[in-house]
Amino acid sequence: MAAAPAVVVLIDHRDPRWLRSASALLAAAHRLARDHGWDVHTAWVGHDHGHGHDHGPGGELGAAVQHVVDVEGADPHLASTVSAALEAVVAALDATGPARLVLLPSTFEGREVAARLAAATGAGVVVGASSVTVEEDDDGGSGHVVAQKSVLAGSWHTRCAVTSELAIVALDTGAAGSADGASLPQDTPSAAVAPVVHHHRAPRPAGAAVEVLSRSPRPAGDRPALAEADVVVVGGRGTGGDFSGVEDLADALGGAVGATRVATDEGWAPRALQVGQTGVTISPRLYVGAGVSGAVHHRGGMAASGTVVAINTDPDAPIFEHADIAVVADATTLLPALAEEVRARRSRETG
Ligand SMILES: Cc1cc2nc3c(=O)[nH]c(=O)nc-3n(C[C@H](O)[C@H](O)[C@H](O)COP(=O)(O)OP(=O)(O)OC[C@H]3O[C@@H](n4cnc5c(N)ncnc54)[C@H](O)[C@@H]3O)c2cc1C
Repeated sequence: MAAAPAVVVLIDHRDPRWLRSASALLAAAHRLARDHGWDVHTAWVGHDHGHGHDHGPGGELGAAVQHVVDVEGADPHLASTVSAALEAVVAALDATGPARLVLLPSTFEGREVAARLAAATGAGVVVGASSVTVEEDDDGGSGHVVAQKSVLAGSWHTRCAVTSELAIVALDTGAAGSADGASLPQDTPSAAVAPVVHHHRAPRPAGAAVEVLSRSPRPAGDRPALAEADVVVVGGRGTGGDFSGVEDLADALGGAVGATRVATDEGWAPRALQVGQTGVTISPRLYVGAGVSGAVHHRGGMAASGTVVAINTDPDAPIFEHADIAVVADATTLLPALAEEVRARRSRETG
């Protein structure tokens, strides 16, 4: 009997820990599996350190098959390595049930992997997608993958139908709202541990030419990662370059700090904290924008936020049109006062 079509989920990891993005990808894959009878396959690039041949590094992820790909001698986190590894998985699946969809996170690296894989396989590719579905064909065929994504700084929502047999979709896992950390999506089927298929692949010349000498993780500090935080306090030009109030309120709320492009261009905040079309996409439960005008390029990265609080001296600031709570005030004085109030309430609550 022919195997079911496969959706291959890249399990992004810092061995041996898989990253939170995998949770949102798995949720999307399991939905497709449930609705269309596809099989979920996981792909883990790198050594199978200590996981054992029977269990595999993604044993708990509810997959039908786990693929572990060792690209000999190449760093498992380079885009050239990951794309070569996924190519090996897709090629192996061609001989059984075809791979119909490869899902990866729409990070900077994920987009590069998606583009390389598409070039190598001739597949259609969509990056920055907010969701993915399969639509049935009128002629009773096996359907085609449709990805939704917003374009032009969030002003248009589009449906991108992939017409090739294989689709590669880089999903915006921040927008997908995986708020539970690196935990499994709720609808993960409790399958028996999936069989592990090991692949060995020679690196591409470009990958083999790169030797990673060392890695220096960015100091994490106590704040949550911007893309994954439940609360984000964003500072804009209206802070006048003093981010201490933004940081103070973020810390009081246990949230992350974000910035507009003006603020990062000015060097008031690191580029990695830029929220928007050319920065990070966020979907916190609470967004606080301080001295932020709400330009369309900024909104493109925070439109999926839950409650939006805007603090601006200008009562006609565009961000107020998108805010649940609009506060006409000077952010430089209001932010420290808010932080103090939050701390006072917390300490009263905890007694
Ligand atoms: C191709 C392209 C991509 C872009 N990508 C991004 C992106 O990814 N992210 C992004 O953010 N921008 C991006 N931009 C820039 C974007 O268009 C805006 O210029 C930018 O978001 C504005 O930043 P801002 O709100 O900090 O500054 P401004 O628009 O200058 O707004 C400052 C606001 O602060 C208010 N204010 C002043 N003083 C105070 C005070 N004391 N207290 C409270 N409020 C005060 C003002 O009333 C004003 O509303 C992009 C632009 C282009 C062309």
